[in-house]
Amino acid sequence: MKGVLLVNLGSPDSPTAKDVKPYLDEFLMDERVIDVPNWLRNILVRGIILQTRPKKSAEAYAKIWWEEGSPLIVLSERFANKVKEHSDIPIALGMRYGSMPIKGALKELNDKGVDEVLLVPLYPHYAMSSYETVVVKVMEEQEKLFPNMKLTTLPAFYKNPEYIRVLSERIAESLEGFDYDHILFSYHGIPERHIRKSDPTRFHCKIDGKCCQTNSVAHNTCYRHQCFDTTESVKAYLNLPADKVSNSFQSRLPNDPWLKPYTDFEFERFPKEGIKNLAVITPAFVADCLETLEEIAMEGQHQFQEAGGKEYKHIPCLNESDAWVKVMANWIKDWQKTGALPA
Ligand SMILES: C=CC1=C(C)c2cc3[nH]c(cc4nc(cc5[nH]c(cc1n2)c(C)c5CCC(=O)O)C(CCC(=O)O)=C4C)c(C)c3C=C
Ligand SMILES: [Fe+2]
Ligand SMILES: [Fe+2]
Repeated sequence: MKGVLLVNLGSPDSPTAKDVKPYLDEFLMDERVIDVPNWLRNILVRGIILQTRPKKSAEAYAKIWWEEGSPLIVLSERFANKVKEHSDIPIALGMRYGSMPIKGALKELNDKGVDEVLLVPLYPHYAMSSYETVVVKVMEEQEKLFPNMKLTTLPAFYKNPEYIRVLSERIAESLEGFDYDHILFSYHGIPERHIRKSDPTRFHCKIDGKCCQTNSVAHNTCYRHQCFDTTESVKAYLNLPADKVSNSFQSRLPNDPWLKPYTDFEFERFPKEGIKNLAVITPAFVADCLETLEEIAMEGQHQFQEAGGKEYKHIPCLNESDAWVKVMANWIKDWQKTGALPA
């Protein structure tokens, strides 16, 4: 029987340093997230980052935490439940890190008689620290626990026409009545090194003005290209003026060069360039989370207005919206009936 495994990133159990610490430990000790030799990762993560970050992160989580729990988890569960209502095959939800592990979700499917799984990493774009680590972890667990299960993975859907349609309509509906000067597409950042590491040609991705706009097989795994492509597709769908749209990258860790421009620097710059009314969309995330609700909706507004900006609007992620649920349910139905995956 066929079944579906939805996987998102995961959250700590509570917004306390005690619970944030083991979550960050699992997350940052992932070799696809902090991609340095094991001994160095140990020093960086356990010796340095985990000494101070859990307390700071817990304070940020506390600002956005809901009564039902972490917004990322709650929104992912609501999404999964709604997708289930539109499907007649088993659907399970797991998280890459934290206490809703992938092995539990695989077991749930196996117990229902599923032996053919469609894995859906809940990320529109390919990055080794998001999409790839989910695929590798699911493959490891499946081979170990259920070696006879067949696994198929949904490709990154950053330019899928149905995804672009619902994302664009979400933006259009949120912008109704908002007299914006500019729309910022803020994507989660990654270290520049990760772009080069994920380039199968080893020479295409130079992170310059042109590589991401020049056709290449490297784009199948180039996060930067895929982010830019999503923006261009939305721009075309909504016929947005080119000079009123730009990209940026948020949520970096210190020391390494990460993809630029940095979102927080843009918040400081925009008012000086005459941009007073700003809308921000965060398409790297399908569900609102710490990085959208705290960093963008709260801190971002504060930074922009401190720098002289006036009106500020954070556009919510697709979350459990009916339109997005229907798109996912249709992808699942197509795979269930014909084995076809969305283009
Ligand atoms: C959208 C995909 C994501 C990519 C790519 C990604 C890369 C990446 N992230 C970190 C470090 C942190 N990210 C944190 C939170 C976080 N990251 C994503 C998604 C991607 N990360 C989400 C959805 C969330 C929110 C989780 C939630 O519970 O709401 C955090 C934790 C919070 C904090 O302390 O800031 C860290 C740390 C790195 C290093 C990285 C690429 C190398
Ligand atoms: Fe992250
Ligand atoms: Fe590129």
